[in-house]
Amino acid sequence: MALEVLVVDDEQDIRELVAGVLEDEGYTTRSAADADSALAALAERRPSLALLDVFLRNSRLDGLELLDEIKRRDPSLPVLVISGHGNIDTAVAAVRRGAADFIEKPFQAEQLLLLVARATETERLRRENASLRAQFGQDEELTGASAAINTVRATLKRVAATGSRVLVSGPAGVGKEVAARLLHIWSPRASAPFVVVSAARMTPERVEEELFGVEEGGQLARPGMLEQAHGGTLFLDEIADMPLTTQAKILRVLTDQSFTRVGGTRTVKVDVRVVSATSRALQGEIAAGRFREDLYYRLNVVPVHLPPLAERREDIPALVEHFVARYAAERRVPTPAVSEEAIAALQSYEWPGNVRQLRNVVERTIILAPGDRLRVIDIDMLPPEVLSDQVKLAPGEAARSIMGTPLREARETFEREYLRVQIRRFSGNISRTATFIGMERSALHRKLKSLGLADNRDEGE
Ligand SMILES: Nc1ncnc2c1ncn2[C@@H]1O[C@H](COP(=O)(O)OP(=O)(O)OP(=O)(O)O)[C@@H](O)[C@H]1O
Repeated sequence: MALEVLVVDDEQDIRELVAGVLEDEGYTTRSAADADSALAALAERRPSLALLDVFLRNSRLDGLELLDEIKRRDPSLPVLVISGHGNIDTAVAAVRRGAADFIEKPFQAEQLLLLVARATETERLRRENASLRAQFGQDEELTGASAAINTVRATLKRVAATGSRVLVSGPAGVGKEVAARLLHIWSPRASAPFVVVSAARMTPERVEEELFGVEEGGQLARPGMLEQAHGGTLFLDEIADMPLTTQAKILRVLTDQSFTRVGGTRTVKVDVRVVSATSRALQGEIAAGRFREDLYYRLNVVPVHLPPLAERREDIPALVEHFVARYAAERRVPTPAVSEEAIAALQSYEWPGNVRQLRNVVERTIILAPGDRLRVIDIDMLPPEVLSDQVKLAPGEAARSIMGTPLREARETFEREYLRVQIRRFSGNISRTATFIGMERSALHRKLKSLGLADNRDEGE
């Protein structure tokens, strides 16, 4: 998909010249002669770059004002500014106000192409990354820069080459498998297979057949995952769910790299690195007699802990950006920006399902977003489950006191409080509040009036 440049200039000659130069180089272009048509073009579809002349005749806004407006609507859209000769002050002001760079008239085609390539570099890389990731269908990176994630990444890098066994702990959906995969990729075993076996939701017999394979009549009927992982890494997920008998067999694999298949007598030798994961505290399982202590020490040579997402909220913006880019690429739409309000809401949610839940929320939001609104993901596009916590975060005094009042009064108090919070969330905009809470705008007006909330509220302020 070509990168698109929106060219905004009041002079037709310049528009055509610039568009010609860019199109020869493989960009697609659209042009606008004034600020309002530029804003309309941006609303229609997000380009990869806007190129603005600072001096716009017959336009409601001049170039710098238009720059401010674009940055207000879409802070991450790169903007390049064209300034008149000797107008260096304006150009510098533009950069200070968020332009990526400026170019002075008259300019050479090469100069323009260089600046455009530089300003669209991030977008180009993001697309490449996203499409690569979509192609391989999995994330092979541990997104995030919190202290916890940095420590995990550093530990994985350090032990990848050594072949030491690693036990990854942390609740469901926190990225344990991602960590194990990285360890494999960074290890000398990277070109051999990475094989996953999860003991969760499998009967004890099934687990053993999966792991060790099956022999019938002295013949190999089905190879197990251990054999398939030969030379590579075996990831044992939810190790605490392994039955005790299986644990004894795994211990043997760890001590002398051999096992027998289900229904078989022959000893099979393998060379695998075992990485295991658990969402439960194994010490407790050992104390309860459900987990072998000797196996625990064999598996837990290097412990790696991934804390719940709610304990490293600073990773949320990067994760959101990562998933937005990925799902936008999958849906073949330009990567939308995410409003600060939406990021703040995502950061204040508890995420009981951790990164997996966040991934699903982003995916759902992008799938459900009407195409023309995909330019920016805003707070009202997030699923209610994420937003309901916000309300909990700010319960008014009134909401706490309803228990001692008759139902009718309690309901009114609740409605008043609920609507107050919702309206504040949408900065007083009644239409957006109504859409979000699933009411007709006029009905919401009547409701607010009956609750005495309508008096000094200004429509859409
Ligand atoms: N730091 C991260 N960066 C990028 N993607 C991540 C990160 N952490 C988790 N994910 C993604 O979240 C999803 C869940 O991660 P993963 O399967 O590794 O979790 P898990 O801890 O192994 O969960 P479970 O124990 O439920 O299997 C995956 O799609 C994974 O790609």
